[in-house]
Amino acid sequence: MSLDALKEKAAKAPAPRDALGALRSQGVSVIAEVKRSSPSKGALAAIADPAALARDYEAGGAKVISVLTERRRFGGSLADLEAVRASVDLPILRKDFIVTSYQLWEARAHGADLALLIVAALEQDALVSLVERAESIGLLPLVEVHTAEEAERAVDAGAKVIGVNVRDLKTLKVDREVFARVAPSIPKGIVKIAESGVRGPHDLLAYASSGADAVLVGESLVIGREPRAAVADLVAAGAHPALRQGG
Ligand SMILES: O=C(O)c1ccccc1NCC(=O)[C@H](O)[C@H](O)COP(=O)(O)O
Repeated sequence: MSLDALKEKAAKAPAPRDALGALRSQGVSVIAEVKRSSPSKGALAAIADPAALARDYEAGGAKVISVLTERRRFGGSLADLEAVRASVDLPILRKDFIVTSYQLWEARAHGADLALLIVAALEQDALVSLVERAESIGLLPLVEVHTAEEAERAVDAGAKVIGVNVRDLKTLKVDREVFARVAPSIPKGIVKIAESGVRGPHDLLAYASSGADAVLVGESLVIGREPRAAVADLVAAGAHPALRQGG
Protein backbone atom coordinates (compact mmCIF):
# COMPACT_ATOMS: atom_id res chain seq x y z
CA MET A 1 0.00 0.00 0.00
CA SER A 2 1.30 3.50 -0.77
CA LEU A 3 2.19 5.80 2.12
CA ASP A 4 -0.62 8.16 1.12
CA ALA A 5 -3.16 5.35 1.18
CA LEU A 6 -1.84 4.22 4.55
CA LYS A 7 -2.16 7.74 5.95
CA GLU A 8 -5.75 7.84 4.72
CA LYS A 9 -6.45 4.51 6.42
CA ALA A 10 -4.80 5.79 9.62
CA ALA A 11 -7.01 8.89 9.56
CA LYS A 12 -10.08 6.61 9.55
CA ALA A 13 -8.75 4.25 12.24
CA PRO A 14 -10.33 4.31 15.69
CA ALA A 15 -8.83 7.00 17.96
CA PRO A 16 -5.80 5.95 20.03
CA ARG A 17 -6.52 4.59 23.50
CA ASP A 18 -4.76 5.94 26.60
CA ALA A 19 -1.84 3.52 26.84
CA LEU A 20 0.21 5.68 29.22
CA GLY A 21 -2.73 5.94 31.62
CA ALA A 22 -3.21 2.16 31.45
CA LEU A 23 0.46 1.52 32.24
CA ARG A 24 0.48 4.05 35.07
CA SER A 25 -2.62 2.69 36.76
CA GLN A 26 -2.34 1.19 40.22
CA GLY A 27 -0.50 -2.08 40.73
CA VAL A 28 1.97 -3.76 38.40
CA SER A 29 0.32 -3.71 34.99
CA VAL A 30 0.21 -6.90 32.95
CA ILE A 31 0.82 -6.68 29.21
CA ALA A 32 -0.37 -9.99 27.77
CA GLU A 33 1.00 -11.11 24.43
CA VAL A 34 -0.50 -12.95 21.48
CA LYS A 35 2.48 -15.13 20.48
CA ARG A 36 2.23 -18.21 18.24
CA SER A 37 5.89 -19.02 17.86
CA SER A 38 9.33 -17.61 18.54
CA PRO A 39 12.90 -17.92 17.31
CA SER A 40 13.95 -19.29 20.69
CA LYS A 41 11.24 -21.93 21.14
CA GLY A 42 9.69 -22.56 17.71
CA ALA A 43 5.95 -23.27 17.69
CA LEU A 44 4.24 -22.39 20.98
CA ALA A 45 0.48 -22.34 20.33
CA ALA A 46 -1.73 -22.41 17.22
CA ILE A 47 -4.00 -19.51 18.38
CA ALA A 48 -6.71 -19.93 15.75
CA ASP A 49 -8.69 -17.03 17.24
CA PRO A 50 -6.40 -14.25 18.55
CA ALA A 51 -9.43 -12.05 19.32
CA ALA A 52 -10.83 -14.70 21.69
CA LEU A 53 -7.46 -15.00 23.41
CA ALA A 54 -7.32 -11.22 23.80
CA ARG A 55 -10.81 -11.21 25.35
CA ASP A 56 -9.59 -13.81 27.87
CA TYR A 57 -6.59 -11.61 28.66
CA GLU A 58 -8.87 -8.61 29.16
CA ALA A 59 -11.22 -10.60 31.39
CA GLY A 60 -8.21 -11.67 33.47
CA GLY A 61 -7.29 -8.03 34.07
CA ALA A 62 -4.53 -7.31 31.53
CA LYS A 63 -3.98 -3.58 30.98
CA VAL A 64 -2.47 -3.77 27.48
CA ILE A 65 -2.41 -6.47 24.79
CA SER A 66 0.77 -7.05 22.78
CA VAL A 67 0.35 -8.49 19.29
CA LEU A 68 3.38 -9.82 17.43
CA THR A 69 2.85 -8.92 13.79
CA GLU A 70 6.01 -10.43 12.29
CA ARG A 71 5.05 -13.47 10.22
CA ARG A 72 8.17 -15.53 9.51
CA ARG A 73 9.52 -16.05 13.03
CA PHE A 74 6.48 -15.27 15.19
CA GLY A 75 3.54 -16.37 13.01
CA GLY A 76 1.83 -13.00 13.47
CA SER A 77 0.17 -10.49 11.13
CA LEU A 78 -1.44 -7.07 10.88
CA ALA A 79 -4.74 -8.93 10.53
CA ASP A 80 -4.19 -10.28 14.06
CA LEU A 81 -3.58 -6.73 15.27
CA GLU A 82 -6.78 -5.47 13.69
CA ALA A 83 -8.85 -8.40 14.97
CA VAL A 84 -7.55 -8.00 18.51
CA ARG A 85 -8.08 -4.21 18.51
CA ALA A 86 -11.71 -4.71 17.47
CA SER A 87 -12.41 -7.31 20.16
CA VAL A 88 -11.26 -5.56 23.37
CA ASP A 89 -11.28 -2.10 24.95
CA LEU A 90 -7.59 -2.14 25.90
CA PRO A 91 -4.66 -0.35 24.24
CA ILE A 92 -2.81 -2.59 21.76
CA LEU A 93 0.96 -2.79 21.19
CA ARG A 94 2.30 -3.59 17.74
CA LYS A 95 5.31 -5.76 18.60
CA ASP A 96 7.55 -6.04 15.56
CA PHE A 97 10.95 -4.97 14.30
CA ILE A 98 10.02 -1.39 13.42
CA VAL A 99 12.71 0.58 11.63
CA THR A 100 10.75 2.92 9.33
CA SER A 101 8.03 5.51 9.75
CA TYR A 102 6.01 3.54 7.15
CA GLN A 103 5.68 0.74 9.74
CA LEU A 104 4.44 3.26 12.31
CA TRP A 105 1.74 4.49 9.93
CA GLU A 106 0.92 0.85 9.21
CA ALA A 107 0.60 0.18 12.96
CA ARG A 108 -1.76 3.13 13.51
CA ALA A 109 -3.75 2.32 10.36
CA HIS A 110 -4.41 -1.18 11.75
CA GLY A 111 -5.46 0.18 15.13
CA ALA A 112 -2.30 0.01 17.26
CA ASP A 113 -2.01 2.38 20.24
CA LEU A 114 1.64 1.60 21.03
CA ALA A 115 4.58 0.62 18.84
CA LEU A 116 7.81 -1.13 19.75
CA LEU A 117 11.14 0.56 18.95
CA ILE A 118 14.24 -1.54 19.69
CA VAL A 119 17.25 0.63 20.51
CA ALA A 120 19.77 -1.99 19.36
CA ALA A 121 18.23 -1.96 15.88
CA LEU A 122 18.38 1.81 15.38
CA GLU A 123 20.99 4.55 15.06
CA GLN A 124 20.31 7.36 17.55
CA ASP A 125 19.05 9.81 14.88
CA ALA A 126 16.61 7.24 13.59
CA LEU A 127 15.46 6.39 17.11
CA VAL A 128 14.79 10.06 17.92
CA SER A 129 12.91 10.61 14.69
CA LEU A 130 10.79 7.44 15.11
CA VAL A 131 9.91 8.38 18.71
CA GLU A 132 8.78 11.79 17.46
CA ARG A 133 6.91 10.37 14.48
CA ALA A 134 5.14 7.77 16.64
CA GLU A 135 3.95 10.41 19.10
CA SER A 136 2.87 12.76 16.31
CA ILE A 137 0.51 10.12 14.88
CA GLY A 138 -0.95 9.06 18.23
CA LEU A 139 1.21 6.03 19.01
CA LEU A 140 2.96 5.64 22.35
CA PRO A 141 6.49 4.35 21.67
CA LEU A 142 7.63 1.48 23.89
CA VAL A 143 11.40 1.81 23.61
CA GLU A 144 13.13 -1.51 24.23
CA VAL A 145 16.61 -1.88 25.71
CA HIS A 146 18.85 -4.65 27.00
CA THR A 147 21.75 -2.71 28.58
CA ALA A 148 22.26 0.43 30.69
CA GLU A 149 23.89 2.17 27.70
CA GLU A 150 20.81 1.47 25.58
CA ALA A 151 18.61 2.76 28.42
CA GLU A 152 20.54 6.06 28.34
CA ARG A 153 19.95 6.28 24.60
CA ALA A 154 16.23 5.64 25.13
CA VAL A 155 16.05 8.40 27.76
CA ASP A 156 17.96 10.81 25.48
CA ALA A 157 15.49 10.01 22.70
CA GLY A 158 12.61 11.17 24.93
CA ALA A 159 11.06 7.79 25.74
CA LYS A 160 8.23 7.91 28.27
CA VAL A 161 8.03 4.12 28.43
CA ILE A 162 11.09 1.88 28.44
CA GLY A 163 10.98 -1.90 28.24
CA VAL A 164 13.97 -3.85 29.48
CA ASN A 165 13.96 -7.08 27.50
CA VAL A 166 15.82 -9.67 29.58
CA ARG A 167 16.10 -11.86 26.48
CA ASP A 168 19.34 -11.16 24.66
CA LEU A 169 18.15 -10.80 21.07
CA LYS A 170 21.53 -12.06 19.75
CA THR A 171 21.90 -15.22 21.83
CA LEU A 172 18.14 -15.57 22.68
CA LYS A 173 19.15 -16.37 26.27
CA VAL A 174 16.84 -15.16 29.04
CA ASP A 175 18.61 -13.72 32.10
CA ARG A 176 16.05 -12.29 34.56
CA GLU A 177 18.81 -10.48 36.48
CA VAL A 178 19.20 -8.10 33.52
CA PHE A 179 16.16 -6.11 34.68
CA ALA A 180 17.65 -5.37 38.12
CA ARG A 181 20.93 -4.33 36.48
CA VAL A 182 19.40 -1.99 33.89
CA ALA A 183 16.37 -0.49 35.70
CA PRO A 184 18.43 1.88 37.92
CA SER A 185 19.60 3.71 34.75
CA ILE A 186 15.99 4.67 33.99
CA PRO A 187 14.92 7.93 35.71
CA LYS A 188 11.82 8.20 37.88
CA GLY A 189 8.77 9.24 35.95
CA ILE A 190 9.49 6.92 33.03
CA VAL A 191 7.35 3.76 32.97
CA LYS A 192 9.58 0.68 33.35
CA ILE A 193 8.48 -2.57 31.78
CA ALA A 194 10.15 -5.93 32.44
CA GLU A 195 9.89 -7.93 29.23
CA SER A 196 10.22 -11.72 28.88
CA GLY A 197 10.77 -14.64 31.20
CA VAL A 198 7.66 -14.32 33.38
CA ARG A 199 6.67 -17.89 34.28
CA GLY A 200 4.22 -16.90 37.01
CA PRO A 201 3.57 -14.53 39.95
CA HIS A 202 7.00 -15.16 41.54
CA ASP A 203 8.76 -13.65 38.50
CA LEU A 204 6.39 -10.66 38.46
CA LEU A 205 7.14 -10.07 42.14
CA ALA A 206 10.88 -10.28 41.55
CA TYR A 207 10.69 -7.74 38.70
CA ALA A 208 8.42 -5.50 40.81
CA SER A 209 10.89 -5.55 43.66
CA SER A 210 13.49 -4.17 41.22
CA GLY A 211 11.18 -1.36 40.15
CA ALA A 212 9.02 -2.75 37.32
CA ASP A 213 5.77 -0.85 36.75
CA ALA A 214 4.60 -3.47 34.26
CA VAL A 215 5.53 -6.88 32.91
CA LEU A 216 5.19 -8.15 29.35
CA VAL A 217 4.28 -11.84 29.21
CA GLY A 218 3.97 -14.13 26.20
CA GLU A 219 5.04 -17.74 26.31
CA SER A 220 3.73 -18.78 29.73
CA LEU A 221 0.26 -17.44 28.87
CA VAL A 222 -0.07 -19.05 25.45
CA ILE A 223 1.23 -22.48 26.44
CA GLY A 224 -0.94 -22.69 29.57
CA ARG A 225 -4.47 -24.06 29.39
CA GLU A 226 -6.20 -21.15 31.12
CA PRO A 227 -4.86 -17.79 29.92
CA ARG A 228 -7.59 -15.83 31.72
CA ALA A 229 -6.78 -17.43 35.09
CA ALA A 230 -3.04 -17.09 34.48
CA VAL A 231 -3.40 -13.35 33.82
CA ALA A 232 -5.67 -12.99 36.86
CA ASP A 233 -3.02 -14.66 39.06
CA LEU A 234 -0.39 -12.20 37.80
CA VAL A 235 -2.70 -9.22 38.27
CA ALA A 236 -3.50 -10.33 41.83
CA ALA A 237 0.20 -10.65 42.66
CA GLY A 238 0.88 -7.20 41.24
CA ALA A 239 -2.09 -5.52 42.87
CA HIS A 240 -0.50 -4.57 46.16
CA PRO A 241 0.07 -0.77 46.05
CA ALA A 242 3.23 -1.15 48.17
CA LEU A 243 4.88 -2.90 45.22
CA ARG A 244 4.91 0.25 43.10
CA GLN A 245 8.19 2.12 43.18
CA GLY A 246 6.50 5.46 42.65
CA GLY A 247 8.43 5.91 39.43
O1 LIG B 1 10.73 -14.74 21.98
C1 LIG B 1 11.77 -14.84 21.30
O2 LIG B 1 12.36 -15.93 21.11
C2 LIG B 1 12.36 -13.62 20.65
C3 LIG B 1 13.54 -13.76 19.92
C4 LIG B 1 14.09 -12.66 19.28
C5 LIG B 1 13.48 -11.43 19.37
C6 LIG B 1 12.32 -11.29 20.11
C7 LIG B 1 11.76 -12.37 20.75
N1 LIG B 1 10.60 -12.27 21.46
C8 LIG B 1 9.82 -11.07 21.53
C9 LIG B 1 9.61 -10.69 22.92
O3 LIG B 1 10.16 -9.70 23.33
C10 LIG B 1 8.77 -11.57 23.77
O4 LIG B 1 7.79 -12.14 22.99
C11 LIG B 1 8.10 -10.89 24.95
O5 LIG B 1 8.98 -10.13 25.71
C12 LIG B 1 7.45 -11.96 25.85
O6 LIG B 1 8.46 -12.86 26.30
P1 LIG B 1 8.10 -14.29 26.92
O7 LIG B 1 7.10 -14.06 28.02
O8 LIG B 1 9.38 -14.82 27.45
O9 LIG B 1 7.51 -15.10 25.82
